[in-house]
Amino acid sequence: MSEVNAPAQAAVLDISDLRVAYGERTVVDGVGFQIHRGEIFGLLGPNGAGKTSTLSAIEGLVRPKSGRLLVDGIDVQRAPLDAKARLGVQLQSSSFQAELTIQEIARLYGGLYGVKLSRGQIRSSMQAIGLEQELGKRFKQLSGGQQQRLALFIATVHNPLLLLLDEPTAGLDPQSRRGLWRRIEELRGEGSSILLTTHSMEEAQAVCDRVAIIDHGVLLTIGKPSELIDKHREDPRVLSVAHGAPTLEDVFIGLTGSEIRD
Ligand SMILES: Nc1ncnc2c1ncn2[C@@H]1O[C@H](COP(=O)(O)OP(=O)(O)OP(=O)(O)O)[C@@H](O)[C@H]1O
Repeated sequence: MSEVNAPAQAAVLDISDLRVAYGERTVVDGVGFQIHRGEIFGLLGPNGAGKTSTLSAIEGLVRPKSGRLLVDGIDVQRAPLDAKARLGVQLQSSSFQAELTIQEIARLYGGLYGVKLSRGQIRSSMQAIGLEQELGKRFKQLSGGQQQRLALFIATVHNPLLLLLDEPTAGLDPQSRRGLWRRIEELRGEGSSILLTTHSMEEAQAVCDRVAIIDHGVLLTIGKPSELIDKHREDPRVLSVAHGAPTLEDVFIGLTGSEIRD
């Protein structure tokens, strides 16, 4: 069977024993997990834990030292173009050309993804994300929340099977954050799977079906947020940081430690 004709039941993302190193330093050390169709999966970890490096390996931006990465059953290293065609990516700080207008950006990036958008389609898409009044505005004139919404639209213009979002709500106000959660849930409803990173335990609990906590490149635990609380509630490290009934944040701090990371 060719890699492109992967079995229908394949996980949307299947990572096993992933190792990423920069020079001599291993920053992702044997990570493995699967994401299923229509699932929102959160990758949690302190600064420097290896979250972005894991995403970069899936995106084909860094070459793993070892391990296997399958997107929809397609090996990212053996068939990178086929794998990438199934991905939508929003990097940690998405920036577009400052002088281009929303309309120009939508046309340009739609074209790069092979999606031709008419003026009417752009208008109705922008209406759906509350940017219809801003069509003629330049990227640099948009607020942070507006820029994030546009970046998410561009990342999903080709209806990707798997959407990778690196801290998509960092720096947003509560209204914009809720708006983005809603949009992410809509995308799940439309059949996409989503892998996101976040430092917000509230966000992880609100939108993620399952989460994994990683630290020093190692996956420490994985499951539904409520399952992780149940599983680790008696752990002395968790109890020692909990104020009352353990929360997901207590589990996170208990497993990853209280010291501040660089
Ligand atoms: N291009 C690079 N070259 C060398 N070291 C790197 C590179 N990118 C990341 N690192 C290092 O790899 C480690 C993991 O970084 P990574 O960005 O994957 O962590 P992260 O979990 O995404 O952190 P954050 O929450 O701060 O974004 C860090 O120590 C970082 O300094």
